[in-house]
Amino acid sequence: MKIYKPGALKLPASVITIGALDGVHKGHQALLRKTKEQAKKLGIPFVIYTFDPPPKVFLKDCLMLTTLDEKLKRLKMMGAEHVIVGKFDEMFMKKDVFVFIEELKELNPLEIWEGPDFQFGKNKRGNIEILRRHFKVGVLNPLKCEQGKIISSSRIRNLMLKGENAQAEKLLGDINCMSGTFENSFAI
Ligand SMILES: Cc1cc2nc3c(=O)[nH]c(=O)nc-3n(C[C@H](O)[C@H](O)[C@H](O)COP(=O)(O)O)c2cc1C
Ligand SMILES: Nc1ncnc2c1ncn2[C@@H]1O[C@H](COP(=O)(O)OP(=O)(O)OP(=O)(O)O)[C@@H](O)[C@H]1O
Repeated sequence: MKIYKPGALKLPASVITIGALDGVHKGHQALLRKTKEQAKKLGIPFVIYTFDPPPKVFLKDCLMLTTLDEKLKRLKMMGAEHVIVGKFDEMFMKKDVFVFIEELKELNPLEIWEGPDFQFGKNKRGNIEILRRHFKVGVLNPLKCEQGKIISSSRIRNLMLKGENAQAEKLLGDINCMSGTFENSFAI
């Protein structure tokens, strides 16, 4: 797995997903599996664009579920090939939607996969509809838990804050058992 700063990776074709991915929970895992599957079908690289720290941790001081190191380990176990890590700070968050879209164009994504609520760019002005003006965007139905509630990093943070660690762990999921891509070492 290779790690890049924004702008450092240029590809003739790719399938990508973008997100904070804090925790790399079961919902994220479903999204990553779909993105990876599409990349494999097309025979082109699978790229993940993530942020560190997660925007909600930077902006709202939320509990961070996984450090960058832990997140990268989990992404590696999910079979990530190329991971772009954007340092999320005052400067990064002021990046306009269309500047970010131009940056994505350097990856020549044939497909981008996200959940329906994905937002990006300065003041969160970018969404799936805007992304679709430039790229083919696949939207995955959000994965729900057994009780029918959508799995999210926020929900897991709340469970942890309430001391409901077993349920939080359940929603985070054990990637080793689930992905079947545990053949490699943890080294990044
Ligand atoms: C270039 C860029 C600028 C962003 N600027 C803001 C911002 O001004 N305010 C904000 O709350 N989030 C901002 N974000 C974070 C997004 O709202 C969102 O958290 C991020 O794209 C990850 O998506 P996810 O939360 O669905 O994982 C920005 C994201 C990107 C890529
Ligand atoms: N349960 C889920 N099923 C499928 N995709 C998901 C799920 N949860 C998040 N995603 C998608 O993963 C990408 C990254 O989302 P993000 O990192 O914001 O996760 P989140 O769990 O919604 O976080 P938060 O609760 O902090 O907003 C987005 O495209 C989002 O729609």
